[in-house]
Amino acid sequence: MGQKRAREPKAQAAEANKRKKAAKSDAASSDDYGSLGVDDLNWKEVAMPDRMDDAEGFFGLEEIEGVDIIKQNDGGVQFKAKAGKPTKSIIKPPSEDDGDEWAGFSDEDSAKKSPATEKSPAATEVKEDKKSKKDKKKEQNKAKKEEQNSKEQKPKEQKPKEQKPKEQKPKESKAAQSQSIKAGLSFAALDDVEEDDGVDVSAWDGLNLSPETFTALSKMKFSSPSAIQKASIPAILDGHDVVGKASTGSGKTLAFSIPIIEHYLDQRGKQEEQSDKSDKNKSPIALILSPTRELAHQLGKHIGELIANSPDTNARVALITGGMSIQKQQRQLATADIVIGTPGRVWEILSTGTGLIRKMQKIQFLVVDEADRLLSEGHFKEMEDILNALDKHQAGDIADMDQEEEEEEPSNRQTLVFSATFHKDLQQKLAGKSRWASGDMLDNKESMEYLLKKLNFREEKPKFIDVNPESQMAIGLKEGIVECPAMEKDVYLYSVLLYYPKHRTLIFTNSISAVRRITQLLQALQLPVFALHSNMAQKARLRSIERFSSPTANPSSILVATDVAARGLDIKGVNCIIHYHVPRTADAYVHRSGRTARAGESGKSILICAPDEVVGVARLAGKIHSKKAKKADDSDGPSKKIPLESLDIDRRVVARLRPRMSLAKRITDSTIAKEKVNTEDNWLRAAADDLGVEYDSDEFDQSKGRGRGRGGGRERREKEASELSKGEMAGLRAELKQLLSQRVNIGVSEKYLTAGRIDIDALLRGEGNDAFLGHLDPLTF
Ligand SMILES: Nc1ncnc2c1ncn2[C@@H]1O[C@H](COP(=O)(O)OP(=O)(O)OP(=O)(O)O)[C@@H](O)[C@H]1O
Repeated sequence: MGQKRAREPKAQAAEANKRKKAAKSDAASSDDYGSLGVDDLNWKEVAMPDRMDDAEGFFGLEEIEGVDIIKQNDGGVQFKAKAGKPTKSIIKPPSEDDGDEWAGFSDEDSAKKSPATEKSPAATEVKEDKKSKKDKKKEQNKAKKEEQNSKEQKPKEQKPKEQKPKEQKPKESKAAQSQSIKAGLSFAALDDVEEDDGVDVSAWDGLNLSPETFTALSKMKFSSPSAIQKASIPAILDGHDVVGKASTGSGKTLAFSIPIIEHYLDQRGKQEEQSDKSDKNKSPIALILSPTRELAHQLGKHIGELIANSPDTNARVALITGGMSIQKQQRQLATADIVIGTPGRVWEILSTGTGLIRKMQKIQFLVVDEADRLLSEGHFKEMEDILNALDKHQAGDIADMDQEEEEEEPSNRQTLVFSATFHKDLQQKLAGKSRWASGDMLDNKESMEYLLKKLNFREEKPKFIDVNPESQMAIGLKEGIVECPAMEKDVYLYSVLLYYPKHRTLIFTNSISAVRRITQLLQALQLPVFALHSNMAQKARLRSIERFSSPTANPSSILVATDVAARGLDIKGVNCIIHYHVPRTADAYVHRSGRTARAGESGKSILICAPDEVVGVARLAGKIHSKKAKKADDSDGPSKKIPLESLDIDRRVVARLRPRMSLAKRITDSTIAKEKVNTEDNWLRAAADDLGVEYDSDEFDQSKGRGRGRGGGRERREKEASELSKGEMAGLRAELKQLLSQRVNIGVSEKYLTAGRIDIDALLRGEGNDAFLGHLDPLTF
């Protein structure tokens, strides 16, 4: 028998949903009980004919088939699947969640969903009591927001070039508003303090934030805004384009994300209505571009946390980076509120011509994170394509794009450009202090200037906010330098690592091959080390970061990386950065070093420097510390000193570590050489097969040996290394293992030990630096 009922009015939908969710678990076992409640059933809306003169009373009718009614003793009714039909066929399915949202750094989907994902509809089966509190809070917040909204007008609706900034809110309305926020906060925060142990966030009061954001900040324990947040958030909320410069780790992500979420909350009613109708009609509010995949993932995680901690905020984040399934990302993008991605993949997806460009043209915010990098290297073509697509006149697909070189109109969106470093030229242009080059932009293609134009700010001059013009480096950062012979970098690196046990350390090199070699070398020395470079598969990259950064990871974990990890990565508890190779640019030094001493913490950055690198280091440090150096020069007379602290590694340590290092190097060189020979061999064999000739590796090696050019010595060494037998390798490993099983003795004789002049108990308790035996002065750094 088919059953019909009147559809719940919208106001009751939330309550009904709640009941449905609670009923879900019962429903799962309903085969045992045999009966279901009205809200457990999979009601279908009754379709109305297009032409029906008087449909009143019929709209909203719902029906279900395959159901029998069971009358209860109390007069109520229950429902049951008709005989022969599975109960499953009549139960309302769980809310839709395709599980596409980003699930954190983990490769496994199930256990470790990201906060953003946890907020997805299917995952919102929260406890009843929490939910009802949230409903109450939502109503309070909504009323508050409506009150606020009636007092202020967002500027984003109208924007001729000169106009811009949102009409300043009248003073008294701001005060009234802040009072109303506090009133809202007093309810919301009270609830959450009980549940979530939040912190006092009154220091954020002047920033015109919603009660939802206050709650999120409280839960995230961000008691006060950082300088860049304090300066940028009001400017962005007022509708300005913003160029923000602040040191590494100073909270730039939230400086642009909070206003985006505020905008989302403002628009929520509308968004929810849209998604009720169809996700197809939904367009994202923000596109955030990042130079690396890891940074994009991290941005997703950070924003996801903000969303997850913000009551009743279900903004969807789509992560669009290479190395992941393109189809999945396409689906995510279609329903996203916030899109975060790397330019290459974002363009790859937009250019599929499935109407996504049209959606992206409606974004309210374009964020260019690590802007100096995105605008000046590597990503040029994709950035150009994306920016062209965002502003092209007729909505259409890619085919229209070539005719798009006409004068562009100012965009409706806000453009937010952030970095810790802007080269002087870029900075001046962004700040509107230097003129754009005249002439046809087409002649000027391929230049950063061309891209800057393409950013198409809505304002003539974006607001340039530089919160630390004096120094680019984080306040808690100490910078040191270890000078050593060129051929001894490995042993000095190892020494520094042993000097700082229980330090989570990030080692930067300038090449992928160096990452591979150093990782293997440190592995051979039994250190907990992971690698990160751009030739690794995406999953392996994320796995390395996760293993290195996990709170449960070994506190002495080491990550060896190229500059792919230099920008933006926010890994808690990184204590030490080691530059194994001197960075190629001053900006790279700033960003690498910025992986430590973040969010007000302290940290160390140490350059390992060979004699022929000293000049380069001096130049680099001079650029970064020009103001500091100038001040010192003014007071102390001319100084050519590198403004980094020189660290003296005890020579005894280096001497005692050499035997270990030499064994580890032989093992590593041999492993790498064997891998190389195998790869070469396979390649040559395949090439010979293609040519239909016999391949004889010995003959080939002999012919190679005849050359006397440069690199012959290296080839010979590689060949020798690759020829170490399994037995020889095992012998080397055993010898190294034996050395590693002992502490490095830096001057304690047996006589000394037995004479009781050493605290054996303390040693056994593992106090002090347990890598060494004997007294070692710690590095005063
Ligand atoms: N107001 C705040 N109070 C305390 N911690 C904060 C605050 N805002 C952000 N943080 C934390 O500071 C850390 C650094 O933030 P974020 O990654 O945004 O820095 P950043 O300025 O973008 O750095 P980078 O230039 O290296 O990309 C993060 O762990 C973040 O959670």
